[in-house]
Amino acid sequence: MDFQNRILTHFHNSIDTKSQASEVLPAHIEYASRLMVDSLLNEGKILSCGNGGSAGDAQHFSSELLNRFERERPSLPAMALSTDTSTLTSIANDYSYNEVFSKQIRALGQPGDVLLAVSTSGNSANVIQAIQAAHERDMKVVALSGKDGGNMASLMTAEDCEIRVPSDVTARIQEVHLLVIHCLCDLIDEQLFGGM
Ligand SMILES: O=C(CO)[C@@H](O)[C@H](O)[C@H](O)[C@H](O)COP(=O)(O)O
Ligand SMILES: [Zn+2]
Repeated sequence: MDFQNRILTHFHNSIDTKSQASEVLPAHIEYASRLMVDSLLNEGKILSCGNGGSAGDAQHFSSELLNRFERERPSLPAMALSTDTSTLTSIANDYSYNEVFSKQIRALGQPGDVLLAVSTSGNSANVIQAIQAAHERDMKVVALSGKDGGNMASLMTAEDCEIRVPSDVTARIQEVHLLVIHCLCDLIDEQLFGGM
């Protein structure tokens, strides 16, 4: 296969995955946006976490809330837990990499806050522990996952929201996660600030 055919295959697979996701995810995305808006209207904030590309996604989301998405509006309270290298390295060094997010949530999470937990496999141990810590703090959880949902799926409560991309390929799942994040930003802005 020449390189351009290979590239075309990636594009077509990404388009197919997005098309399949569009059949099953909209109601879940709407519910997740309502959880987040409810939190923001009640003095809550949104914490986010993930590993690798999903750390980037967690940061992408928080920057769009803290700064802006597509319209002028006030800053919204959000924080990615994957950014502070002193905190991350000291927790990993002194305790365990599995606790890098949960320890931050135990310090920063307040009842009514929301955790955006991003994992394509649903099996990253530090994201699992983050969800457990969020529940201990009476926070709700929006999980972005894929594949079979992994161990994260069994941790979801009736009030949480699992957005599981119907794919087994990490890259394709991440591409849909970014689209979901932009949908969430748009729906949050629309519910809070209306009319665009
Ligand atoms: O971006 C990619 C692969 O596309 C990688 O950096 C990927 O995010 C890392 O391997 C993560 O550690 C995978 O974790 P997870 O999605 O299973 O929670
Ligand atoms: Zn990636």
